[in-house]
Amino acid sequence: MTSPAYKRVLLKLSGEALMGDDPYGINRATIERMVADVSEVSKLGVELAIVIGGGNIFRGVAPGAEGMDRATADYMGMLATVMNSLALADAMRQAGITARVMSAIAIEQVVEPYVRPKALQYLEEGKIVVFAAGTGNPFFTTDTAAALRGSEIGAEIVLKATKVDGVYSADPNKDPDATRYSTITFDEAISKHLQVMDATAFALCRDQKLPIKVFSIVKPGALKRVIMGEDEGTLVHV
Ligand SMILES: Nc1ncnc2c1ncn2[C@@H]1O[C@H](COP(=O)(O)OP(=O)(O)O)[C@@H](O)[C@H]1O
Ligand SMILES: O=c1ccn([C@@H]2O[C@H](COP(=O)(O)OP(=O)(O)O)[C@@H](O)[C@H]2O)c(=O)[nH]1
Repeated sequence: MTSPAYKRVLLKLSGEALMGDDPYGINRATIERMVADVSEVSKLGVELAIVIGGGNIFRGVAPGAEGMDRATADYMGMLATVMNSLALADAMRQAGITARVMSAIAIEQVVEPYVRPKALQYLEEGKIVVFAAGTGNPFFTTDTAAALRGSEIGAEIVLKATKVDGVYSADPNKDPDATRYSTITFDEAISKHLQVMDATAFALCRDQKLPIKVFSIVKPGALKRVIMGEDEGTLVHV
């Protein structure tokens, strides 16, 4: 049997993908499927930390936030990621997986605060750590939180599980002629303004020499193939 390509990874799960086919919120079948994928790779002995988005509940830059103070809207977005993190951890508990949620903003009656050594301890114990509330700062995204926490915990790679199956030459949801890269450098992704991830996240990963794999969250078995080092999605590298 071949072994996983990585020992420790940071998995970024799209908040928006949690909606499934619903207009907003958390779709039960979708979250259960995500948990089944996570469970499969966790059983391979891979240490997993997860950052989950909040776009299914609230997006700071959304029309609904129009007229709102940006920082206030962003704090609402961060609270949305806390809700998703709690839902994810609970779904994992029901599936028999031990998960710990750690929040970047103080909300101690609900979840424990993010403390780096504690997170490292959980990972070493084989627990899945869910990082909630993004970076804890407005004007950032959960992609940047994934880059930041991935760097902090010494992950070998950031796995961005999203609605598209890789990085394209243009947004594939808008341009039918867009073509997918199998690999691309950070500098190219940044200079071409490819919007699949924000430039702050790309730049942080580039500086830390932390590769990113962008792959589909809806494609069955994709996470496992990525973990096994198989050809799946797009690798963004230095
Ligand atoms: N060059 C590109 N390659 C791939 N996807 C792109 C590109 N440009 C824009 N996108 C869009 O970026 C989206 C993923 O980014 P984002 O909205 O941050 O999703 P997530 O919810 O996973 O954080 C894709 O669904 C796609 O429509
Ligand atoms: O460090 C962070 C992370 C998130 N957010 C806010 O939380 C929202 C939800 O996160 P994101 O859009 O990254 O989630 P996803 O795209 O995965 O659904 C963002 O729009 C921001 O408003 C923030 O302000 N700081």
